[in-house]
Amino acid sequence: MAAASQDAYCTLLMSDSYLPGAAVLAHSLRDAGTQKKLAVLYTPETLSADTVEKLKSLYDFLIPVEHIRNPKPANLYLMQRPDLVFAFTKIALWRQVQFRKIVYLDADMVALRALDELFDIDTDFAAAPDIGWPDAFNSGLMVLTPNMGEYWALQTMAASGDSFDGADQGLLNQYYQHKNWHRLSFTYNCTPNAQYQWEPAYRYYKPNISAVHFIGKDKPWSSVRTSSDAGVYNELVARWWAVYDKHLRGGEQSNSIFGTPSSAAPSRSEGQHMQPSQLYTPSPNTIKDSGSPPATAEAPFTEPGEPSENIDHGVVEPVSTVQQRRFSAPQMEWDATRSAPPPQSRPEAANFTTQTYEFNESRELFNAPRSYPEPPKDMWYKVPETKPTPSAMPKPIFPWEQIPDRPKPTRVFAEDTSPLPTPDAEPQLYKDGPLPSHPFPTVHYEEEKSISSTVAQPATSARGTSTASSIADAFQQNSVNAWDEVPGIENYVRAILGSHTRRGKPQVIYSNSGDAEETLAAAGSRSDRRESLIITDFPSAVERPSLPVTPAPRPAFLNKEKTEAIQLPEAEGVPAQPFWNPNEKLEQLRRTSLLEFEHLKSPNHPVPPLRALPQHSVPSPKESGKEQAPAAVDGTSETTDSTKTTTASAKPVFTEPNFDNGATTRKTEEIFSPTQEDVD
Ligand SMILES: O=c1ccn([C@@H]2O[C@H](COP(=O)(O)OP(=O)(O)O[C@H]3O[C@H](CO)[C@@H](O)[C@H](O)[C@H]3O)[C@@H](O)[C@H]2O)c(=O)[nH]1
Ligand SMILES: [Mn+2]
Repeated sequence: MAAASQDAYCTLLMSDSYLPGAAVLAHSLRDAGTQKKLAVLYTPETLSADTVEKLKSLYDFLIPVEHIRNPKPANLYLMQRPDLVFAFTKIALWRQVQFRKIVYLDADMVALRALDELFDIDTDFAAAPDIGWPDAFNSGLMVLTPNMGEYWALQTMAASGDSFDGADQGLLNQYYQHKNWHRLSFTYNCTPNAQYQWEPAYRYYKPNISAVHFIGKDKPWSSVRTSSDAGVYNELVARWWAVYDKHLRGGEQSNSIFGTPSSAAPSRSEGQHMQPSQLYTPSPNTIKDSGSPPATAEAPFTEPGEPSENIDHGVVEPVSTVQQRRFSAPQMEWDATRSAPPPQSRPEAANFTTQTYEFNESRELFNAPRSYPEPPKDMWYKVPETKPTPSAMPKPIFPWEQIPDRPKPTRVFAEDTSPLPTPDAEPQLYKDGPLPSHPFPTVHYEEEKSISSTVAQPATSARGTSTASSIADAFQQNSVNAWDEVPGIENYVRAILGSHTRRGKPQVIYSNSGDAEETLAAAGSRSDRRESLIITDFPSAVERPSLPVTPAPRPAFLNKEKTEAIQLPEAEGVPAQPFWNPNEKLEQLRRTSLLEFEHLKSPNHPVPPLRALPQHSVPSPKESGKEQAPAAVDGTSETTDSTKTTTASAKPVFTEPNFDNGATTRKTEEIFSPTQEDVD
């Protein structure tokens, strides 16, 4: 037995058919002058006694191992290698703890020089990239440190058939994927391919090649030997045959093992455990059409009594309680998102494991195992020692996150804000300040493109210190809601508010004649406004002077560039909207007799006593269209004159709602000062 500190090259032999390969490998290593021992793992159940005898002459250590069958062989069909159903056996390498380090080589490899320096690599696992998928390693050459903990982890994966290719290479790559395996140069495991080779690279790196690996179904000894050594593949195959020719062709040994040198398949010899024809890989067509698992239809091995993998020298070792197995999704044989399953495909459940447990009927006493597997060493989370760099921060989502020196985001509360109101702070303003004095939401006329005047109240707020105009400015910029002009929302609000919320005609008590022009202009401009349904709009001083409300700032009409306010001209011949009530207008006209106008013409004339009002017929509201001039009534010449006077002046009349005749007359006197021309 090897000493615990010993190193060894190892290979694996599970069938007689690979014996030529194992023999050439051993000879090539010795020819290269290696100082290391040679070991072979072999499966006694599947090898002939003859083969085992030959191995003894080739290797320093013969290590019998149980073969491990993949319980889910379906993925092997993805690479058309059902013959590799026992490839998991290779993981037995990790339990060879009698060795310090192992450099494993497949039996289909040939060494062109000794690889002894690989034993000095300071890592637990190293391998070279696979030519088919260079991110993965090829498991034909591996440098490993045997370790029982790792073995049990791998064994757990093997027992569940967890391998993307159904064989050891898929399993091992899954296991080492996140463990940073040490990547060796391709020159340690150079895999020529008959179909494709990058010839210039081969020429360039050729002097560095340490070992050649004949992957795939066709091996040098199982293929027809060609006389040509032209091309990369043939050149390297010739290297294998050179070793074979040197040590194994002719003579007693070669005749007994491999047959005649001219044989295309040297392993076809008499007296072997199995017929060579059974050992050859079936053709892809045969595999496809067989429709049954390889182990039963095409298996290269006869099925022995499936001894338990846990039996090691008669002692049952417990399975590790911590399963290091990593999840990997089952491999699809076709893309279900693109096509229906192929007609010849096997049922999905072919991959399921079936396990039957039986009571142990053994009468022997429990024998404690000699040793327990080492606990796994990588089961903790390592807290990063350094803070994540900015590049590790989450990607920005919002545009402002990319502003270089943007202020740090904070939370803002209403109490902390400046007196300038913001739309968000609106509820807070109501809380702090006095509520509007009217009970219902107010609907009033607002300019077509106006900003919603949610600031009607802030000026009355206890904390309000800004001027009304600055508030207006602030809101002109901020308080437009995207939904303010959505017709559907307007209709909805209109429906739920109903007509009771609509304010009546604005009432204006007007006493200061100096402001008359201004007030009238403001009223006139309202004809261009549309109805606003914004319930936070409050009446202005002009509209509701009786309320203790500070006049709300009204954003003026803006010019096209929206840079400055403009005063819209009054519409010609159209009375301001508040005076569209023809009944009221007519009533007023009735009360203002022609005589009184005559009296007004002479300022010195004393106010005559009131006369009985003349009876005029008053048109019903239906008859008097909205567009119609309010005083368009037929009848006497007096009325006609007064109508003329009123319309010509184009100035609306303000009245108090409950007036008496005298008061109205005086009020009218102040407002109407018809010119001589008008009266004429
Ligand atoms: O009937 C067999 C089959 C395999 N082996 C041994 O198992 C190894 C792997 O089989 P091989 O035919 O060499 O596989 P490759 O064609 O090299 O296929 C690739 O895929 C295999 C399955 O993942 C890996 O084991 C190989 O390392 C990898 O190169 C062989 O070298 C032998 O050592 C036998 O002894 N008898
Ligand atoms: Mn191989």
